[in-house]
Amino acid sequence: MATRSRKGKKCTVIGGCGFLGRYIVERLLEEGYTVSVFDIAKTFEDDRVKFFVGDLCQEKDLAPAISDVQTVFHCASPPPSSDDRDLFYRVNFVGTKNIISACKKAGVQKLVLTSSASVVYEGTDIKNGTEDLPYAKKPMDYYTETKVLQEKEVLAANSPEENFFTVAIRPHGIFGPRDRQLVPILVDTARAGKTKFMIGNGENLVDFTYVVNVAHGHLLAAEHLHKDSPVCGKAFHITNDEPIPFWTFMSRILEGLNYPSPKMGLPYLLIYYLAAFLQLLCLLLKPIKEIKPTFTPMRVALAGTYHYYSCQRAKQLMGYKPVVPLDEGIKLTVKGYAHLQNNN
Ligand SMILES: NC(=O)c1ccc[n+]([C@@H]2O[C@H](COP(=O)([O-])OP(=O)(O)OC[C@H]3O[C@@H](n4cnc5c(N)ncnc54)[C@H](O)[C@@H]3O)[C@@H](O)[C@H]2O)c1
Ligand SMILES: CC(C)=CCC[C@@H](C)[C@H]1CC[C@H]2C3=C(CC[C@]12C)[C@@]1(C)CC[C@H](O)[C@@](C)(C(=O)O)[C@@H]1CC3
Repeated sequence: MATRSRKGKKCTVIGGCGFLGRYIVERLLEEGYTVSVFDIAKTFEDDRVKFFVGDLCQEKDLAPAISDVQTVFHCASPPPSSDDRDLFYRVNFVGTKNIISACKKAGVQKLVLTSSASVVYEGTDIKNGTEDLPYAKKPMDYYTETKVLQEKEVLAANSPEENFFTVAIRPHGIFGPRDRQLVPILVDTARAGKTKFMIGNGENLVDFTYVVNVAHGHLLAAEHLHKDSPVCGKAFHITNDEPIPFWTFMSRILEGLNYPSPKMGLPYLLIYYLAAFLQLLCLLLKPIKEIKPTFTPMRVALAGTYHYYSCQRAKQLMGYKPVVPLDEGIKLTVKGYAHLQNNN
């Protein structure tokens, strides 16, 4: 018992210097955990945190960072905007297998994976989708393909007989101050004059999840992960439980930062097939010139289809409910990006 209680509040956040990872670290510290961070890049200082800089693709790098801890949170990933297929495979699939192996060798009891709701998304409408939906047979991009592989690996590794319990958290559309993917890219798109039109009719409801709610969901999962718990070996959607039209959300952020928001809609399928053609063209031109299109088929699909998910399972089995309402999250986010305000 002494060993378990000593290890009980000790944890490591792999990817803890990232956008979501740092919020998980901050939440763990608030809850009195002893926190280590393992990341390939150290991006902040905190005397309360023990930092380990390394590459999760190297199992030997991991060992010191997870020795003598009870819980590991794995929220590392290459940025979804990367087009490096090999990197996605190495980090998200092979790297995750390294983490599982290293955790078992170190006697770690709990592994909480940050997966993604996109593991069931194939570019067509999903309305209040549950975790029982099948994995995407044709994921929209390679990032998502490796997130499917990763989640399957982690959930299959759940092994009560080895006292090793795993769970996958599937957030969707995480946003908040310090985000690196959503607001910065949206602002760049607006500054390039590419937000004059919306894609589709603007009615498609989607989930955007304020980052503190996602961190909260991760800690709840860890606290409910133990022998005979119904949480073990399962995936859980964690959202704000307030689906909103995609372009209403985008307009709230744009107008909050003093950028014009789109008023007119362009036909979704026209833009989707144009984006698919452009992606093919960029692939053909890659040996000559690297071009990264703003409107990839994945982004166009996300902008023009319904994709929101039920978090009923998290409510029932973990007592989850969002701690920050969507409207408040949007206001906090706009405030956190004052430096990207349009001053023209
Ligand atoms: N941002 C979203 O909207 C969103 C939505 C659903 C799921 N997710 C998932 O949440 C997790 C965190 O996403 P984020 O938005 O915070 O990303 P992020 O890029 O801000 O953070 C990822 C972190 O992983 C680290 N990392 C990458 N490769 C590594 C390696 N080889 N070794 C060690 N560390 C490495 C990075 O340095 C970074 O600190 C990811 O698994 C992502 O797939 C994100
Ligand atoms: C149409 C344009 C250009 C809008 C600008 C805002 C753009 C950048 C922005 C709008 C929607 C948003 C988005 C992601 C990246 C940024 C992007 C695309 C990703 C893909 C990150 C990875 C997560 O795993 C995943 C899949 C999830 O949460 O399931 C999300 C889904 C929602």
